[in-house]
Amino acid sequence: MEINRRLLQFDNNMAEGLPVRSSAWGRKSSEKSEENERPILSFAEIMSQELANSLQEVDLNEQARENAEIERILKQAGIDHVSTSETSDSDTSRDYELALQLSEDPDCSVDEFLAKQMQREFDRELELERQFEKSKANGGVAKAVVGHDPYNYFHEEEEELEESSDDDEDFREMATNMLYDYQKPDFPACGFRKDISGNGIITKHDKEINAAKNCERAMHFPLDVQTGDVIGEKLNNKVFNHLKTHLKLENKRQARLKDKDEKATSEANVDAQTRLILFKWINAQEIDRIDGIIATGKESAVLQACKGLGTSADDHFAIKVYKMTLDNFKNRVAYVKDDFRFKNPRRVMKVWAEKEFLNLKRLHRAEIRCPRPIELKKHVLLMSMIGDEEAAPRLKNIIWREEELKIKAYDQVQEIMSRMFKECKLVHGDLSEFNLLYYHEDVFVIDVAQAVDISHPHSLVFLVRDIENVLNFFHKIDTPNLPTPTKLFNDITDLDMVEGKNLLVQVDTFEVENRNQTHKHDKAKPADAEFQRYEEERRLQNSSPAHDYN
Ligand SMILES: Nc1ncnc2c1ncn2[C@@H]1O[C@H](COP(=O)(O)OP(=O)(O)OP(=O)(O)O)[C@@H](O)[C@H]1O
Repeated sequence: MEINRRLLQFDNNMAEGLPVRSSAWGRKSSEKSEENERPILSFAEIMSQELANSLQEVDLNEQARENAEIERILKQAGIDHVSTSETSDSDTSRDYELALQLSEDPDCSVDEFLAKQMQREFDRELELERQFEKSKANGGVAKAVVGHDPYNYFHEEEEELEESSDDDEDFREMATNMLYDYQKPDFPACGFRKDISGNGIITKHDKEINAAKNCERAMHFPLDVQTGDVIGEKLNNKVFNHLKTHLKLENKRQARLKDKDEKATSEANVDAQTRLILFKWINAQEIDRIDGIIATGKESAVLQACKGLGTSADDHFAIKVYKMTLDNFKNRVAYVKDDFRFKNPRRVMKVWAEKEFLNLKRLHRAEIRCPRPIELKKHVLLMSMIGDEEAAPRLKNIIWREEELKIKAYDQVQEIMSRMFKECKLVHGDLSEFNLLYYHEDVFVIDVAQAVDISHPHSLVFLVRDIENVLNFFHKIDTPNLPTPTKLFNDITDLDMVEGKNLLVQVDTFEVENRNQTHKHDKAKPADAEFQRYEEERRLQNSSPAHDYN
């Protein structure tokens, strides 16, 4: 009817030459929008729009009827229908089918439908709970999650929680600050104000005000300082200053502990500082890789390193990393007590490594069989490895089958001791089958960190001990034709100790009374003498005195 009426009016207007109304649906011509002014061009267009609308209306009616039917069936089954705004069309039709089955199945055996309903209910409740929690955390501002997939939502929530746990400490500190900022006593910046009781003025130095301010400051201490809640309390200046001093000392102590942790040498002795040195050598192509640990001793760990393919013996290196704790040096008192370099215990490790480096250089210059020193950085010493694929064994671990080999080995050890004394002016001080390596039927001396210059007041006593260790070992493995300790001592030192008397007593007496005149001064001031020789040695190495500080 409406269509016919409008069509009639359209035709009349056209016939009377009146302007055609801008809208076929009877909108007022006073509405001057562009759309309104656009004329409807054809009857067919109007008809098709009408048809589309009527079809849509039919669709909506059918949908409403279907929904009413589902509601009715669910009610019959005693189930409240949950809004399906978030479910897809296919879900709805599947639900519908299931609901139909359910209506025909009064025993409620359509498990899928029931499970789905229960899951939805559970999700909805969980979501509401999370929203509530979140709104509490955001200061009561709840976020609407309409149309939000609950699974995405939970995921976001979990991520947020993770982040927030990282920043937990910061957040708590900020919250505490905000809380106590609010509590600031209201005292003017000019430094004084009128007393409320009307008796003169109160300055900012007032005891009561200071005590309250101290509390406020104490609440600003870092969170790990357990001040407790002192809001509204009073702390006098003395107590507050005590607290502050304690805090400073504690901070310093913590920093020291952290420092110690970083420097402490682990079982494998590869702490952060050592790793850095090793990386530097790798970058400088001194070595290509670290192959493992050769041994861990009392005072160091020795690592095995390699360069290139490692096919020749020259491609293998030993890296001695000194332990950074001083505990292991207790038994080294005799070597270090008169040495100026050990007056500063922090330098001990570095000096010990440096001593080994310089002593190895002396031996190497004299072509005594020992590792070739290559580089020294702080407490880490790079030297050639005695051995090829594997480090050479110590004399102690050799199984001796031929007598000649034992004799040859002994002769080499005697030669090492003699040449160390005569050519290098050194006494090993810890020579034994543990510090002598055996490689291709040759003996090599290692571990010369504690070796002392013959100017050392006890160098001869150390030599006697070395001689006894060596002879004891070769006696143990039944080496024939071994000399007596006195004979060996005289051979090495060119002194004239008497056979049949206790060698150690003679040497001790000699050191006190008959020591070489040129060493008398050294003996009176051993630290100065050591320092002088140390400087000479460094000059020989062309090493700059600034080296220590770079
Ligand atoms: N240049 C090297 N080539 C091969 N092996 C080596 C080398 N230097 C050290 N080693 C091995 O590492 C072990 C420990 O070395 P060293 O004796 O120098 O360390 P240390 O800490 O003084 O040990 P100790 O507990 O014997 O005093 C040695 O017994 C030896 O087996």
